[in-house]
Amino acid sequence: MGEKLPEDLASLSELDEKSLLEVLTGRFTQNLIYTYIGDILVAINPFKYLSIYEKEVSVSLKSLPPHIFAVADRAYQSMLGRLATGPKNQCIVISGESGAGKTESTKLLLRHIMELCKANSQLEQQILQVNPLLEAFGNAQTVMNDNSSRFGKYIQLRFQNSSVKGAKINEYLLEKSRVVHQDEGEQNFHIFYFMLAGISTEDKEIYGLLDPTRYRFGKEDVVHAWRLKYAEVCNAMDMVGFEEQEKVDMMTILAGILSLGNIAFETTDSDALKVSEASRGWLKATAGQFGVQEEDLLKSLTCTTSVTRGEAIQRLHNQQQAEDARDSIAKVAYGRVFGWIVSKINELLAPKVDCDVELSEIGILDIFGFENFAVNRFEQLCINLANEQLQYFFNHLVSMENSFTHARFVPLFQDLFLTKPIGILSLLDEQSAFPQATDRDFVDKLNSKFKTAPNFEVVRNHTPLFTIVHYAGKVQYNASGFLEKNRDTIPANIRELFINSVTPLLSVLFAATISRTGTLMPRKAKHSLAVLMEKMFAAGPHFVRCIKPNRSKQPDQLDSKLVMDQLRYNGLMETIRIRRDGFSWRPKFREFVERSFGLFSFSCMSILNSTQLSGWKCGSSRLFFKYWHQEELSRLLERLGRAALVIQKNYRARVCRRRYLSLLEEIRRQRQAQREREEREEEERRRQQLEDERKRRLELEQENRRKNLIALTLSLIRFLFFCGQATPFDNELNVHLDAPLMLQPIDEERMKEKHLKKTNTIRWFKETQVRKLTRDGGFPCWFHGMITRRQAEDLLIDKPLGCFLLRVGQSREGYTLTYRGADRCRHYMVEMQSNGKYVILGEDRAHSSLTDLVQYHTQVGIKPFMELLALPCGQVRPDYEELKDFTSSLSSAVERPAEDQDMDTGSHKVHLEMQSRPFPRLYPSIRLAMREIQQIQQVQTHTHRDTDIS
Ligand SMILES: Nc1ncnc2c1ncn2[C@@H]1O[C@H](COP(=O)(O)OP(=O)(O)OP(=O)(O)O)[C@@H](O)[C@H]1O
Repeated sequence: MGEKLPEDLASLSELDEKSLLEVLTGRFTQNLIYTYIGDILVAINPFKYLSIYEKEVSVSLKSLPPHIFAVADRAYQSMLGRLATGPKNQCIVISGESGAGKTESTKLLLRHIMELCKANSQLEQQILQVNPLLEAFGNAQTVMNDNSSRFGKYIQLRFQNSSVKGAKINEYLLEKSRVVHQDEGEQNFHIFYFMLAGISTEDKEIYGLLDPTRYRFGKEDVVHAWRLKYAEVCNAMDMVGFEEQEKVDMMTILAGILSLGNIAFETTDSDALKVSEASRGWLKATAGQFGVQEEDLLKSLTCTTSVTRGEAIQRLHNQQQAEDARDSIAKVAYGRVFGWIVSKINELLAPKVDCDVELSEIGILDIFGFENFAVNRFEQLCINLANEQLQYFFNHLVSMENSFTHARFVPLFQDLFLTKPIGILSLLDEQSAFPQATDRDFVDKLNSKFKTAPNFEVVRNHTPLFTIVHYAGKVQYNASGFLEKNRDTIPANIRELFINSVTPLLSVLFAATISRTGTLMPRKAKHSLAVLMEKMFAAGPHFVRCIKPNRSKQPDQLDSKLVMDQLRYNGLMETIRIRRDGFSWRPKFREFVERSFGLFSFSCMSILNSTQLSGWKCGSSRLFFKYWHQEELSRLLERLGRAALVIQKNYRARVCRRRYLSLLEEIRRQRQAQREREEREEEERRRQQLEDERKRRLELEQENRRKNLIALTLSLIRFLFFCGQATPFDNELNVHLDAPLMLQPIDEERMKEKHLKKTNTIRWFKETQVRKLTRDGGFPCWFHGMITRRQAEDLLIDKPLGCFLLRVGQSREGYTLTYRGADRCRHYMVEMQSNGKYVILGEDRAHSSLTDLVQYHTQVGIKPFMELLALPCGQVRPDYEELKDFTSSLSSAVERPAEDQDMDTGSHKVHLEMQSRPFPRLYPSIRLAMREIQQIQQVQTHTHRDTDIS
């Protein structure tokens, strides 16, 4: 057992850099990666598995030790008004440098909040699936982090009372340049590798993709794990609700971006530029994949058209300009696809509640930390500006605690950056509006306007450089490319090219102005940051400061200097300074007296009396008289003045601390009350279960008594079968019979409503499901139509463990899986999503068909009991015997004994899928282009071989 170190650094008697580092290091070595500094959670990345996130552990977090789940818990309870304040929106700000653990913290927060509001709806699973999706498209391997987010995000979870109703994501500053250029040791966005590794041979052909090594934008050896990741991404898209055609269009655009990167240019004898012979096939393929005309694409690569006085003037590109145009199309297309994914997620996860219902919110902000590289460009300026804003927000909150320090935290940067018309960003906008202005002009303007500003330093150099003194330190920026990046405009001819695409996804994406969630221009960044700040100021804040312990991503290693730097960049040292000015020194009372007053204890007593800090008695007035000399009197008075100040501060500290402790106590009390409430609810649930069981047994007995009556009804069933259309629903006629047989008075209205629901469900099944479910002209043996829950249980009662059947819900458009568990039968709801996919409620896997779902769960257990579907329950009841005579559609399923039937489908299924699957819009052109590429490649290989031989 290690030494017991404080969980909250705010409780330390001395809070300075040294003690902070000592405690954090000590805790880290004991695998205690979380520590509080007051309300801030400091999280040191362990770079190894820790069991602290396991379900059992999270449930047992009774005394609120520092933990990311405790932050989630506090935000959730505060939102509901269960803690000291009334209900209020909450926001959790996560910051830290690349690789410090922000994304992991965000995931853990989301997971725990979803756990807390468990309403057992599919929405929670959908929200959790957003992360793998965003990571695939927005993350990449960098030298700092193998899974680095190349964008910032603000996730808003929307709640009605305690249950989640929807989610919204805002994304900031996607690093689009990564699509066309990656530095040494870095990669393109994950999705390119996942796609190339995981896609089937058939799909490769359909999208027009070749081996990864063939692409300039994504050269990399395939890693096995990427295959699984691709399946994960496809599943996440299915779970969130993307349509098949949308997925195909999106994958085709990605394939187009890869093909585009392989287009090379050659000069000709005339001024014109042409696409190299070897890459003509790639031009064709790109045009097919983007759904545009080859000539139009070529034109937008090789020349610019501008309109002057109503006349269109074409300017031919040189090689460099053509390559720039190619790269800019790739960046723009990728940025738009990413923006589209985010807005699609937002559309699918939008709360489906009446607009007059007021929703509460928890926002989670995961944004890049402060950056200071050898060369800092436009992107770093935007990121650091965002961090300045956040730091301002943070300081504002801390200084509100200490009202007397507030005035000192007026944001100097606000004047420097945001003032109109002479803030840095306004000047940038102004210069960007002049086509002839250069980056040098911009820096000259800055130098003349801000040379005397305290947060700006002029740099005398040929390169356009300038320095900003940020809260976290000085950063020198290289302004090369600032104006171009700030303009971030899409040339008119490229926009037109895509608007005319036959792929609706592209034409819609380019016809729209940049959406609020689209990749943001700096102007937008300012605007969206301002909106974000407004939201955050209005919400209850929580801070998580992530710290990277070492650069080599190793467990159990902590580099003190690195940690210290981050504490500074994270603004923690600033926080400590604010606290120190306010009430950082929190000595025990005795210690306080001994340290501050020592020999002047008598005088102190009078001060203490005046500040009404009772309960302390003067130690020795004798000592006071001993030192009572005239010359010492002035020194004494001076020291007394200082002492009085310390007392004042300490008094404030004690008041704040008391408030803090009482809040903590309140949290504990509320937690305890909540636990008790939960226990009572659990007790009630158990009682209800027992009652249900008792009722069920009673009903079973009644059922047995009625068995002879059922026989009489068989003739009626037969009659009805003749009248109706034969589907497995016909077996639900038993349900109609139940009502009179139960001999219970049932309200007529309810009966009508029930009947209506049932009729609708039957219509839904006949119109949308029959074709999907039949195979070889029949239904799978595990499918039992619309039987009741009780009938399903009766069928399974004497069956072995793992036996199962699927049935149609009585009152909703969906299925139920009934399973013979060890102790009793279990019923799992199977949801039908709007995109036609099937999901067992609470599972994180979507399936294209029920057959796939069954097949999958023969291998993977169903949560929470991890039960495997072992044996299909065949249709052997007499009513099915009847069906056999009258319905040809069911014959094959009924004739084969259940055990003989395999649960899957084989080649038949593949054939059916091929028939119904969506294709890229210009699939034939893509196919031709790929053939051409392969032919050219063969010719090149032969030529090489011939040259080698000769
Ligand atoms: N709590 C944790 N437990 C175990 N490992 C962790 C934890 N947090 C982070 N890691 C490890 O550190 C890696 C980097 O973390 P993460 O991707 O969350 O960093 P980040 O701050 O989001 O970086 P970036 O800004 O580059 O996106 C993760 O891939 C994981 O391996």
